[in-house]
Amino acid sequence: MPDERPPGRTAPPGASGWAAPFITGEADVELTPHRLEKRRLAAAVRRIVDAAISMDLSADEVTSLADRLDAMASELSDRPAAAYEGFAEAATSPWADGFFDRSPVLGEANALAPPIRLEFSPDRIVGRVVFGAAYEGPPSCVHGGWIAAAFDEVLGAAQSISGAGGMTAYLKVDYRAPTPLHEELVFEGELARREGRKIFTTGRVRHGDLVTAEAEALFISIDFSRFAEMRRARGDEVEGTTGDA
Ligand SMILES: CCCCCCCCCC(=O)SCCNC(=O)CCNC(=O)[C@H](O)C(C)(C)COP(=O)(O)OP(=O)(O)OC[C@H]1O[C@@H](n2cnc3c(N)ncnc32)[C@H](O)[C@@H]1OP(=O)(O)O
Repeated sequence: MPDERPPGRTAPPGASGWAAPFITGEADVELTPHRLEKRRLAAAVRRIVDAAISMDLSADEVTSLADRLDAMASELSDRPAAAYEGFAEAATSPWADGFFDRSPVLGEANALAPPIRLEFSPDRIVGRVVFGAAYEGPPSCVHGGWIAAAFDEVLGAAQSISGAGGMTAYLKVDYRAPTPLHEELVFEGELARREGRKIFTTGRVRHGDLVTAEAEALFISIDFSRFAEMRRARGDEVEGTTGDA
């Protein structure tokens, strides 16, 4: 782990030292045509998932679509794995920004992700999202597990305001009211306090003026060399200042 902050990045109020990752935004990674096409591919898969569970399709149409998609899936699964690029979640970005395209929550290039779009500021993280039909729990409402996943990501980014990122130890969610599908939701996360390695965060999700769920999470700061080890074990070349693969 390099011990100097990359040039041009500044600490938020209260951050000290630089074993101390905090996240101020997405990395300034060039959106090459290849990366943009990966995002477009993921968007198309999202639409297929949505349509597959929510459209009125005849039995013949279902069979025809299943045949075509099954053939495509077989073709894809025969391909070798791509080099790993970026971070799967904000909490693990060891520098002030990251490239989160493959995150299951944020990832523009991950069809599983809704995706949530984060806005970073020195004292708060805001995440905006519209959950589609694939994320349904109660009728017309977002599945509670996805609400928890969203909080883990938003609070995972918020904990970095402490200047010492770590791993989720616990996440508690209070579901106050049903959270609707197909509507813009606004997640908010803040640092509550830091006690040594313990980083306490709080957050909520709003639909308009209504708070539909609140959350608290504890993160335990860790030596980021542990992440580097995990990434090496995954096959990444871990070097340079950003930690990006
Ligand atoms: C690129 C690589 C990406 C890899 C993935 C990174 C994911 C990062 C974001 C996430 O973590 S999301 C995944 C869900 N979380 C996990 O998988 C974490 C699994 N748990 C652990 O790895 C360890 O339990 C943990 C790092 C959280 C803590 O282990 P440590 O051995 O570093 O700390 P320790 O157990 O000594 O606890 C330190 C302090 O925190 C307290 N603590 C730990 N867990 C707690 C808990 N659950 N509730 C309350 N307090 C807790 C503990 O009591 C103690 O308090 P004191 O210092 O006062 O004695």
